[in-house]
Amino acid sequence: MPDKHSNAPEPGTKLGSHYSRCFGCGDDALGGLRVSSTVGEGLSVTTEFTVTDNHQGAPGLAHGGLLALAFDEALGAVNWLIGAIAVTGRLETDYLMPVPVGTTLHITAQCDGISGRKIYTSAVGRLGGPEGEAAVRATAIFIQVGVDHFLSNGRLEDVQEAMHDPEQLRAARAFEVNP
Ligand SMILES: CCCCCCCC(=O)SCCNC(=O)CCNC(=O)[C@H](O)C(C)(C)COP(=O)(O)OP(=O)(O)OC[C@H]1O[C@@H](n2cnc3c(N)ncnc32)[C@H](O)[C@@H]1OP(=O)(O)O
Repeated sequence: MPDKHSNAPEPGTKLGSHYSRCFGCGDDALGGLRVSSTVGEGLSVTTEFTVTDNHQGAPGLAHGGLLALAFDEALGAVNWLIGAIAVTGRLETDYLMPVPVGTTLHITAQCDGISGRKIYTSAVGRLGGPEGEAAVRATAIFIQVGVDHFLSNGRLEDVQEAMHDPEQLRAARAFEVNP
């Protein structure tokens, strides 16, 4: 298990968006999920995702791909606690119960260990509250990368826009997980 980073936020801290145009957590992404994560105990975060009319895959039910996105966000947020810049290499989801429109998925995500550049994470999403029945489980392997991963692979205009963001902190965060 890795150590928690010395500058990691305290439990209870809301992490906010790492990039305003991120489809998972950004406020400027049209139709995006806009989930936010809160630091939990140890190397864990909690994330809530409320399924709306716009998230349907079948009548009245959440689309599985969007649920996977919510888990990608929650699991990715764990990397902040260890101060790692990382991208999703592998994401596996187990859908245990249908998730209806209007319900909130209470996700708890944690770090399970590190091996070289690989960060192993897992999460469970519960319905009806943080102690409710498990509806979705997920595991992911994040791969640690350098900032050059984003600078050399991202579309130039978006990279430049983020680099020139007057809110320097926000611009730096944009490169921490997903451009
Ligand atoms: C709060 C914010 C939440 C945000 C969450 C959103 C995060 C995202 O969506 S990120 C975007 C989606 N992901 C991507 O675009 C990644 C695309 N892939 C890549 O760029 C590359 O394949 C990359 C960087 C992952 C790996 O390439 P590279 O740097 O050459 O690594 P490489 O040397 O092949 O592998 C390093 C290690 O990782 C392992 N690895 C690489 N890819 C994978 C994979 N897909 N699955 C499992 N393990 C992998 C390798 O086996 C190797 O392990 P070991 O060191 O034990 O031999």
